[in-house]
Amino acid sequence: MVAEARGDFSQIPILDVSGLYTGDPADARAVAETLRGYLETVGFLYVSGHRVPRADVEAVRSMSRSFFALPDEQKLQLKIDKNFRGYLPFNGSTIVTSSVAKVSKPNQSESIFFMHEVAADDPDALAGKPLQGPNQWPSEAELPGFNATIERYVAEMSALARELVGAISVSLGLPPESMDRYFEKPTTFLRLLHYPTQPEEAGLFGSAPHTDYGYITLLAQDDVGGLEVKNKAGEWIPAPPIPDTFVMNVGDILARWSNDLFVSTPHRVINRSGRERYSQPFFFDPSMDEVIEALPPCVPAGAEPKYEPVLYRDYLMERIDKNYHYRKGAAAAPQAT
Ligand SMILES: O=C(O)CCC(=O)C(=O)O
Ligand SMILES: [Fe+2]
Repeated sequence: MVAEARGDFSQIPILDVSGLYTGDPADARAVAETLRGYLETVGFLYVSGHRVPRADVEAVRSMSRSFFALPDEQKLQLKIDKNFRGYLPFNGSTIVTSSVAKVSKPNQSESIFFMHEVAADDPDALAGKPLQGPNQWPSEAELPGFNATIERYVAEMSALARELVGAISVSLGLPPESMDRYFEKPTTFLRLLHYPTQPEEAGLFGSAPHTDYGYITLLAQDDVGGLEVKNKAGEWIPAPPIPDTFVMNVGDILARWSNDLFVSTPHRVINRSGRERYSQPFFFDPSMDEVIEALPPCVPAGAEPKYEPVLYRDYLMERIDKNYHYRKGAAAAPQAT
């Protein structure tokens, strides 16, 4: 793939990943090769042929609808905490680190974050390490089955993400397990999002133009649409829902890790459909304790890597602290937004 091809796309490609599951390395290599082209040129693709049951994707969407339909006071009992787990009300985030637009108005969404589970008595939690603590769950009485539905989905999405980590390694000419150690204790976020329909207003977005922070994102969306991806010409290309697929995209740490071989492409959400929109991105990122430095196959012979090595924890905390109102000022204490 030639460098000039970066960002040169007018639609989001679809990749059937069933070849990762046949047990034949030749099939996996074929998937990996096509994947590499998409990650270099578009940074976005639809993943079809995966093993996550449709019923489990829909069960999460249904729980999400039920959660957001709860009265505010109930949702606010789970208000996002210092560990970045819980409910982010409307007007809770403005993407100030966005490199793609001057963003001044808060996103027109409410959301709830579930991260990898860390028990309150886990050594990392006891040591006060950032983002290491338990999730905040609605009670069984409020939403029966919620916790189990989310946990099943996170397990299935993590399994898919691990297959894709292997495919990315193979795509770079590395053995399939070469990146596995970075994901032994992955940093994961399942974000359930609710976008009301929004008025036509300059600079107002469901999700303002941004790139994702992490490694890869795997998004399930309902049938409303509204996600758009920016190409090299500055056009916003729609990424409409396609049944039984996930929208996969490259995050900033994967772009950095690949020495900018892969592209972390700006995207945004505008919901002017007249309907409520629900989506559920799953972010699969390295362990907090891992140092990320350029993958050797991505650095041309004789050249220096473009970026310094960085501890994933430091990188992530800087991004999160800049973007979320509730973390402003006090490094860790939640505040009213
Ligand atoms: O809701 C969507 O379609 C996209 C959400 C998104 O880009 C994000 O949460 O990073
Ligand atoms: Fe995003």
